[in-house]
Amino acid sequence: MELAKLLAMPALLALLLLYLHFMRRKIRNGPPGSSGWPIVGETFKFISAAREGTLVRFIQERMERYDSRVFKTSFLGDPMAVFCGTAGNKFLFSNENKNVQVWWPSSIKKLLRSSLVNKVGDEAKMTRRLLLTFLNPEILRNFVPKMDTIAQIHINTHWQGKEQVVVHSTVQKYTYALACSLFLSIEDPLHDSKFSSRFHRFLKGLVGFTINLPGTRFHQAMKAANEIREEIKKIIKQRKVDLEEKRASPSQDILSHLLATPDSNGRFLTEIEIMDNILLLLFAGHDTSRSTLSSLMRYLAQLPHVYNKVLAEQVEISRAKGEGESLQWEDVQKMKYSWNVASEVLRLSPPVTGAYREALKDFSYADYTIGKGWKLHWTTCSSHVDPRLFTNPEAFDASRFEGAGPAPYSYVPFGGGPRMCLGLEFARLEILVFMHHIVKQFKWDLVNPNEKFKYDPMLEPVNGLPVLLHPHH
Ligand code: HEM
Repeated sequence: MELAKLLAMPALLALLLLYLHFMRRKIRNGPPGSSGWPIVGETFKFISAAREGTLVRFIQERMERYDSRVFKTSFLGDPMAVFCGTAGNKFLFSNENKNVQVWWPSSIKKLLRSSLVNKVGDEAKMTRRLLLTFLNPEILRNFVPKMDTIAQIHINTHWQGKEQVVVHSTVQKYTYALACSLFLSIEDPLHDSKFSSRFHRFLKGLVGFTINLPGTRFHQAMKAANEIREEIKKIIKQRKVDLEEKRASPSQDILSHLLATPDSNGRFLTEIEIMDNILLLLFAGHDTSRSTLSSLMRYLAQLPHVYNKVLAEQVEISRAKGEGESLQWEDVQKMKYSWNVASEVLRLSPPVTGAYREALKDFSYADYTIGKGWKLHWTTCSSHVDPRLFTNPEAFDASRFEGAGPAPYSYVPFGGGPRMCLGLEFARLEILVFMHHIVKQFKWDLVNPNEKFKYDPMLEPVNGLPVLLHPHH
């Protein structure tokens, strides 16, 4: 009897899910597309396209087959409209809190709990303002000398004297050390080796089904998130004492800032909110730039004329400085060509495939009706490789960013509108400071010149991108 019940349960569950799938409110005149299989929709096709490095094709095929402005799919159990091109980006970025609001798949919701990404409306505005009082250029400019020191220590420790380096795992040590230092004042190099495996497990379970059973990616990620939060909790406890006893300053890092500053309503974030936001910042603040630096190292190895121009710019900046003098914000402002190169890397190899919104009501878009509750997706690739927006889009051409730069809403590696990435300035500074030191000390060759990159869920080289180093003499 017990066995019969056990066998019947999955079948009943499947029937219930099928029923729910077909009873979903049908929208007349919705965008064309395919909902794929019941329940799972096109999730597996989407995830495997991302992991095989064919996501651009997945999106472009559907834009051609259905409609290049918007098409329907179904992802992680929800009907979803994918908004394409500049018009799609503009619509989603400028309709926050009107027709749409930010939304993330439930794996992200569960892992990042009460952090900013799961807040909407006024609560989100207040949390963003609070974080931006630390992450804005006026404050971050003071941290450039610190970033400079961290970059030099990193290169001396992990690159100097080596013939070969695996870029993706090595640059993580830099981006993570920087995030730990600026967000938590942790300077201990032993700390990051303990944390990197936890962040790896966390990242791998971030986008996918939320089946919390031992062995699943999501289960591993939940465990890792809890372990990281426990560590952050200990740091918060100690910091409270240090602030009380004036051993720590309220502006020394983002943790002190969050503990000491109320939002515009006079409310302080709770300890749980601080833990969740620090987890978000540590993850968003180091894995994205790590991906960018890995792609950058690949392009600089493949394109010697670009490498030479970056090197010339960086040497010129060094020449104007005294021996051993740290980089300052003003120096970073002079790295115009290097930033155009990094921007072109972010166009061709954006670390993030896009982000999500949810329809707050029924509305019309491009002659179709989008139903309330539908999930909406914008993607970096639908505009970044459009030949009408970027001539010869496959070619690496940093000059696209000279003058007025790309057309509005066509270049979106950081998203746009009121939910645009909060870390753009942080990322710009850390990428440029790293570029300054790495090109000045080395040239390098790719061990596997044809190594592929895949999204899992962020863009990464499939074999970690080993390079052969040639130090300048
Ligand atoms: C190259 C590096 C980076 C890229 C490409 C990137 C990209 C993105 C994208 C695409 C979004 C979603 C925007 C949207 O929903 O429209 C986002 C959100 C976010 N990013 Fe970044 N990011 C980068 C670096 C950083 C850094 C360094 C930090 C922290 C210091 C950071 C913190 C955040 C936060 C907190 C959000 C959520 C904003 C919100 O929900 O309102 N990011 N980022």
